[in-house]
Amino acid sequence: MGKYNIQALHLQTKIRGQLFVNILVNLAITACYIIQSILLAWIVAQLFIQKKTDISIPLIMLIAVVILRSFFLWIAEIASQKTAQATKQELRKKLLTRLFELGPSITLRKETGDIQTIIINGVEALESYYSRYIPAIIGAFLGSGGVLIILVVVDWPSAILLSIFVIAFPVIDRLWMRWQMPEISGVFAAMGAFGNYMLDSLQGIIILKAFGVSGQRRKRLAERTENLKHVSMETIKVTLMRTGLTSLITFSGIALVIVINSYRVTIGDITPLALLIFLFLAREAFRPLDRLEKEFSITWAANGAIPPMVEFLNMDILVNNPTQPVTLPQHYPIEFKHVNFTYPNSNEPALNELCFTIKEHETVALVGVSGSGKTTITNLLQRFFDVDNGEIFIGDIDIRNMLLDDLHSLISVVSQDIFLFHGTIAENLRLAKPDASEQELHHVATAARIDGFIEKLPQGYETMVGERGANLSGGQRQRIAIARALLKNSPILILDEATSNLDPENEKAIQESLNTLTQGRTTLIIAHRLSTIQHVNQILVFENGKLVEQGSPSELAQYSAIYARLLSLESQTL
Ligand SMILES: Nc1ncnc2c1ncn2[C@@H]1O[C@H](COP(=O)(O)OP(=O)(O)OP(=O)(O)O)[C@@H](O)[C@H]1O
Repeated sequence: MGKYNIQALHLQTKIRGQLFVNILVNLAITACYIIQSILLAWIVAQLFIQKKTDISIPLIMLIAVVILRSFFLWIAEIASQKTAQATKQELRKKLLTRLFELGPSITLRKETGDIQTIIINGVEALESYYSRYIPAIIGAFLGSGGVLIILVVVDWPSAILLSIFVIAFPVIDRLWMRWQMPEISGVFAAMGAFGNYMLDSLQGIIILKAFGVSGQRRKRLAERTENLKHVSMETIKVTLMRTGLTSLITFSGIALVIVINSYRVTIGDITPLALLIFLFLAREAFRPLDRLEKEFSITWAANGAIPPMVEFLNMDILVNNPTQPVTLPQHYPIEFKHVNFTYPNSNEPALNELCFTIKEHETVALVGVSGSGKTTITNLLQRFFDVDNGEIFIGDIDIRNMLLDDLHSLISVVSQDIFLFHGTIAENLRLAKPDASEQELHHVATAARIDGFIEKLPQGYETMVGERGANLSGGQRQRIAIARALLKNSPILILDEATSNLDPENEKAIQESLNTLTQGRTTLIIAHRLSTIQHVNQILVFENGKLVEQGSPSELAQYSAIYARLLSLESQTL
């Protein structure tokens, strides 16, 4: 597995117990097969060689072993499930902990699809690796080895002959697979390419339809399907040939040993019982290898999953909790002092020597053309990234000296792209305050002018909002987000104003609810329309990451040429 070994995941110690039981049960099953074969040989010898008709004892033993084997098979299934669960749980815990440590900046460093693949497909691949492949490989060593040892005791020359074939089985299998590997690994690449394109098309279906390019997209999807079909067929071909090859080794080995031993019985070199034991037991030497061969494909998926997973777990955390956190301030003015910042994946500074102060309870609008740095200011205030130089204060405390959870408890965000989770309206509201009573929910929903709408829904607050809030309008989603922010009741508020024009009724309701929300809070509004921010205390105008103008709306309207240009740009686009 090259640079990224599976050991790097440090999973073994956590699931050792489950794995041990799993391997033990698998060995018990192999032992049952061995005993069963010896008993069969004994019964046949009694009946046909010693001409005895009373075979009740070995027969009862045989039935008991068969029942025991079924029991172990059932236990093995449970043990395998438990190992799978333990692996899944441990890995998900590791990955999700890391995901939250890495914070929102992770989406800038890795594509969402890649993160999803690591967390879902990667975990599944490793789950099978531990629950099926590891027991199979250990079972192959101990099971096949055990059978050969028993056969050595019965007749060592034939046991050695058979072991040549037993060893040849995995060796030839691996050589064949190594030779054919490029073909096989193509399936995963093709599957990934198809899956990602499909997901992308599904998410962008409205845009595709609107631009009339869904036909083009369908054509490309068909090409990817064709490629997937082609490499899948190649894989089936390779796999079938592989099974044929290993079966040839198995049956050649067994046939050779039986033919030679039959001859040796006729010349009195070995007993007929020994021949019978070989007849029934030789097959058992290959059974654990058959299982290993079937499970081998698991290693392809695991090989593919491990490097990105280890890389993800080893990614640097850009923003850390302070070693000596301070208690939170009592007042919440905000100050940016000589802040410089460039995004990790960019060479152009997003903010340049930025200095400004927002008084407690003041509402300040950040304005400027697209790309001027407004969102970056709010990203830095929430410490999604740390400043390159300079300081950001809330009250008299540098935000780097606050625990991240504490800092986030101070800030509510109502963004234009509102994310509602798949769940009920009540669940979405309670994200802000998990123990909020129903009365509190009604209270904030009323203040956000959304209570009437929720009450009219078939299940009221228990109505599902659909994936990402799909069955609500933009305005309704925004008012739910405002209610959520009211419930959080934090002293600082970031409002990312909706860019699109809402209908007058929604616009009025939202404006009223926003007025309620901003009262008594230090508020930053990322303003996209100057017409909606005429009531704010201060407007900060940005250009290329620099603060270029600052003042009340009336001051700026009187003196600022830049503000006047923005106003005229807006009136042209209206
Ligand atoms: N994730 C990112 N990686 C690299 N550069 C970025 C990233 N996000 C923003 N930038 C750059 O930082 C600068 C400021 O962007 P920012 O998003 O803060 O502007 P904005 O004023 O909020 O724009 P808009 O009004 O379009 O949202 C821009 O030059 C932008 O290209």
